[in-house]
Amino acid sequence: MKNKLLIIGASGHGKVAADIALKMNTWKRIAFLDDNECLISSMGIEVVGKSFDAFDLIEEYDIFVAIGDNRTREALQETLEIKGASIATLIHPAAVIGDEVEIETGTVIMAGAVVNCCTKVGKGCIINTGATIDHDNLLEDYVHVSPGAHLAGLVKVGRGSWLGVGSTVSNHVTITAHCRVGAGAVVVKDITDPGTYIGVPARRAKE
Ligand SMILES: CC(=O)SCCNC(=O)CCNC(=O)[C@H](O)C(C)(C)COP(=O)(O)OP(=O)(O)OC[C@H]1O[C@@H](n2cnc3c(N)ncnc32)[C@H](O)[C@@H]1OP(=O)(O)O
Repeated sequence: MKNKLLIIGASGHGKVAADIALKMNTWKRIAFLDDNECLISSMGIEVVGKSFDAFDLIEEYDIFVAIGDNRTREALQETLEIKGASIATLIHPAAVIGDEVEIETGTVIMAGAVVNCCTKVGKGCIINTGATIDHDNLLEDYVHVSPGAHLAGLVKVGRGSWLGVGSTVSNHVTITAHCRVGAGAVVVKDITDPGTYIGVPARRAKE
């Protein structure tokens, strides 16, 4: 762990990540990288370069990839890991984390989120504002649980899947990798094929 933090992505998601990092009071300096050349600072935090400059700053900074798109975040975090980067994990002080919860590197747990006991959250996940993940869940790497989504007990979510704002997943349900669950959808049965699922109960959307 280093005493400086580099956040890749200075837009909405990056700003929330920075806000959490500031509240954690762990790093002496926080800086952003962003590919928008016009951006020189965000939330009073300096943008010191573009995302690929991260590879030159690996020795100096812990790094957090604040990119909302699951595949893009995965590609960048995986490459940074191969190059030996120290990847930060961000947990808001007002998140509630149960006993025997495992949270892997590069994940952010936002304000008001609850991760209940015996749940495992993989690498590079986003547990967004006010989401709840109940007991004995398994979230594979690079999952995004959007604001106000609720996962009951014993839910499994496969790599890179995205659960939309306010969606709900019933207990004991498994959602396979690379799915999109729409805003407000209610998933009551296993989803075994990658794709987009919407509605109550959730059904595969026409593509
Ligand atoms: C802090 C943050 O902001 S985190 C980000 C949080 N954001 C979210 O959670 C957004 C979740 N995204 C959604 O729900 C999206 O609508 C998706 C992923 C389900 C689908 O997106 P797209 O593929 O772009 O679909 P598109 O918007 O073209 O809609 C296709 C059809 O599905 C319908 N539809 C889209 N989303 C939903 C939904 N959540 N529930 C019901 N119907 C929906 C549309 O009305 C449209 O119907 P129509 O063809 O009869 O007009």
